[in-house]
Amino acid sequence: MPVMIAPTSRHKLANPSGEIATARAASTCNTIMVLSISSTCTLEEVASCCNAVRFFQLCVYKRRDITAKLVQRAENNGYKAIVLTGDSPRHGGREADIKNKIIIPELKNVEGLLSTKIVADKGSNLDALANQTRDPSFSWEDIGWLKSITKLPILIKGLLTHEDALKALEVGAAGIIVSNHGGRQLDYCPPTISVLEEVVHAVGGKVPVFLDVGVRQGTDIFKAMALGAQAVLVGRPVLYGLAAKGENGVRRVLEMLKEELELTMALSGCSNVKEITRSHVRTKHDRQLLSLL
Ligand SMILES: Cc1cc2nc3c(=O)[nH]c(=O)nc-3n(C[C@H](O)[C@H](O)[C@H](O)COP(=O)(O)O)c2cc1C
Ligand SMILES: CCCCCCC(=O)C(=O)O
Repeated sequence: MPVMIAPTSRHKLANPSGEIATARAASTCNTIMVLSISSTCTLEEVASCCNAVRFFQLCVYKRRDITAKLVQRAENNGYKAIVLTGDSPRHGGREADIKNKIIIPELKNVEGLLSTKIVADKGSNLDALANQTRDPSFSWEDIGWLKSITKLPILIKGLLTHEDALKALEVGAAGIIVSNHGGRQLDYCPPTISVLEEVVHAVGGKVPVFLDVGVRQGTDIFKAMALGAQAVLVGRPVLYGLAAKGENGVRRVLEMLKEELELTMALSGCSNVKEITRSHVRTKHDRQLLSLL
């Protein structure tokens, strides 16, 4: 259940001397909820109690009819985009899940559609369920099928290279989410911030690029924006807020991120998110180039 934080450019945050002006944290960013297909409340329940802009995250099941039904339900319930997860043709090798005997959560969206009662002979039960239900053959060409069953824009989540970014453009993705799934799928994937710019350059402004994973402070949002992201997604911090203090904890996490972004902007001389530029950050690559001068 990531939350997407999309800084707006409508509000002046700091005067030219860097002093924080009157803008409130809440007005700095638009917050969008991305609901997982594996959520423990149905997408209808979430729609009925959440009037924020909502996107629906999709993994494609072997049962395409069930996948199509879920997409239809998302569309009927006011979800504004499909976030297609592209990095999970199989479930990652999660040894801790085996050791801790992870319990399969109640997957409310597929209740009555897919059986989730699985006992694995090896690996975790969650591994077995994911691998039995998901379609590992789903590929670029199949995005045409997805487009044929929905009018919603399709964002592709889980890309890390310029080659895949170009492919995503070719198949008509409406946006790209640079993500390594929080490091949960494959060890040694690069940190997303380190490949963001490669993707941004490949996309060349044709569709928005978003950064997922590792956003923990407002400075992380600022860095992502300086490197060309239009918004960031936040996963675990929201869950930590929820675990610590319920709904208020989630609210507080989001407020903190917004406040920290505003402060970073003010201290970097940016009175508006449009003023966050590439020159506000220096990467390892920049340093190498500078050392040649
Ligand atoms: C408990 C948990 C469940 C997740 N479930 C999904 C999921 O169902 N679909 C998906 O695409 N990503 C899922 N993710 C990955 C997140 O969407 C996201 O990519 C990642 O958590 C972002 O990194 P962060 O937690 O560092 O912000 C999950 C992550 C966590 C921690
Ligand atoms: C069959 C349910 C699988 C849920 C997997 C959720 C996920 O993507 C994760 O990273 O965990």
